[in-house]
Amino acid sequence: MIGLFTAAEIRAAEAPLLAALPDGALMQRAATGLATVCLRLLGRAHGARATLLVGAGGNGGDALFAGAHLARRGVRVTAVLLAPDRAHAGGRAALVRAGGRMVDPSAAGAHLNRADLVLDGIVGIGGSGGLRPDAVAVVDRAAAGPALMVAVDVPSGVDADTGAVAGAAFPATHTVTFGAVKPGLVVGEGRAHAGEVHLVGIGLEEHLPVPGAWQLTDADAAGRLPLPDAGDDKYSQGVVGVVAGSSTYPGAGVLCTGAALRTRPGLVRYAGTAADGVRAAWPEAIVTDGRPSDAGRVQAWVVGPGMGTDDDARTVLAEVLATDLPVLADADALTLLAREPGLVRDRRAPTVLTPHDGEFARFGAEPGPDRIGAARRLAADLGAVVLLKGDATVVAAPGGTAFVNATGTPWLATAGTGDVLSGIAGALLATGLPAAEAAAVAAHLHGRAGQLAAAGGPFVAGDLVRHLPATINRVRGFRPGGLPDSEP
Ligand SMILES: NC(=O)C1=CN([C@@H]2O[C@H](COP(=O)(O)OP(=O)(O)OC[C@H]3O[C@@H](n4cnc5c(N)ncnc54)[C@H](O)[C@@H]3O)[C@@H](O)[C@H]2O)[C@@H](O)CC1
Ligand SMILES: [K+]
Repeated sequence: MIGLFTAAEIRAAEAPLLAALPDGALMQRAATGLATVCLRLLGRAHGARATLLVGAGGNGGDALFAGAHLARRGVRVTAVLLAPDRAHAGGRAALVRAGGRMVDPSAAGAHLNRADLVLDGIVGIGGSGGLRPDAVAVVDRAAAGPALMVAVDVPSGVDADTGAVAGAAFPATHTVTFGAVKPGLVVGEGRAHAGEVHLVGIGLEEHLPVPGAWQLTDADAAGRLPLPDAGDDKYSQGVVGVVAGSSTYPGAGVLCTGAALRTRPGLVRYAGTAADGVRAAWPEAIVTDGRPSDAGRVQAWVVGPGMGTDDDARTVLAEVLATDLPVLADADALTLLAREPGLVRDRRAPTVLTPHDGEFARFGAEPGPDRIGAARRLAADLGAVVLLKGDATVVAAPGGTAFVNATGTPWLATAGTGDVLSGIAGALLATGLPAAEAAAVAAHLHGRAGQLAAAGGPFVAGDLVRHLPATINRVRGFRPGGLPDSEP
């Protein structure tokens, strides 16, 4: 798992190193790593041009020392000093010694027009608020040019802890970040501003605390998807109950049941008025048009997608929530729960809620720019895991642990994909995974399935279901074709 660390946690981890190491040593580590990534991105040194945007603090220092490295390798480096009196003195001297130049913001235009790479050293983890007007003008000019846009540590104007952008921020194609990944690079508006994130180690690892937020890798997801073994039968793999869809709109029931079957094809039981549609689409499922209690024993429930919000739906929801089983509530169930949150608060078994922004707001407040914070607050309030859907989906547990999803594609913004996510998560809940992990792994698989499906062009939610087995194999690193070496 990749830990996500706040600016305060980074500063606390840096403190013992700053005390123990010679002056400036930590910044040299950062600047050397930064220059190495820049050279790799440029693909050449001689003849290339780099323009540094330099602010008043340590972030500008990093840019200046990295610029000196680049200049020594033959790159033509110009630094634009946004706060000339306060720009890092040692960094300025190093750049001049290496043959770099320094100019005022008023003279930046010509350099930015010709630059192959622009380095944003305006502010890092010491920044607050969006870019100041003088910086906005220079950044807009840089963005209009042909250069690679590389942010130092954090794109200036992005809140490192939350990803919030108040006003304008540097639109990076790449961010070279030091010591640890910050939440603001992978969530909210910050995610789009950060581009591709490169982590440069500066020796902080042993000083960092246990993080409050994580990103899963494929290996992390694979580790939570146990293969069936010889002792398994259809019951032991986890039995999922699905209450979704209606006689008028059977689609949600079909998609949700299909996604659960394709994620963990032990046994899926369906109960609801879309029974005919589900039976026709998935003969493998055990289907009743009765109530959840008529469906037979399950280990987890998915309830809500397309089931309506009338009195019958409310009764069915209350019946599912009254069980002592893990429950995933989505869509119409969320609308009902926003009216009656006590139905969740009173539960002792795990509950996972999967709102998009509109559904989230029905519980009392818009998510706002701090999406991890918002998900944590609602999770703590309801005593439930909250999966807040978005460009980077956030999962928060009532105790505060959070996951930010790293997979996905904008093509996932199409009807029915939420029903698929619910089915995947329900199947994982039924295997006994802790609820927050089940939700986080589901988001990971859902995003990967979207990426796989999008490789063939636009897709619909049913294509996602079809891609799930191949997605799971990919995530596991499974290579089809040929027998393992140990086979006779
Ligand atoms: N402390 C160290 O030795 C190290 C620092 N590092 C670098 O230093 C950075 C932190 O340095 P600092 O603590 O000096 O802070 P920053 O360089 O992030 O910025 C602080 C300065 O920017 C001003 N400022 C705040 N918000 C602004 C905004 N929106 N627009 C314009 N100016 C703004 C502040 O008044 C302050 O003068 C890290 O992000 C990293 O890049 C790394 O080199 C690792 C080692
Ligand atoms: K920066």
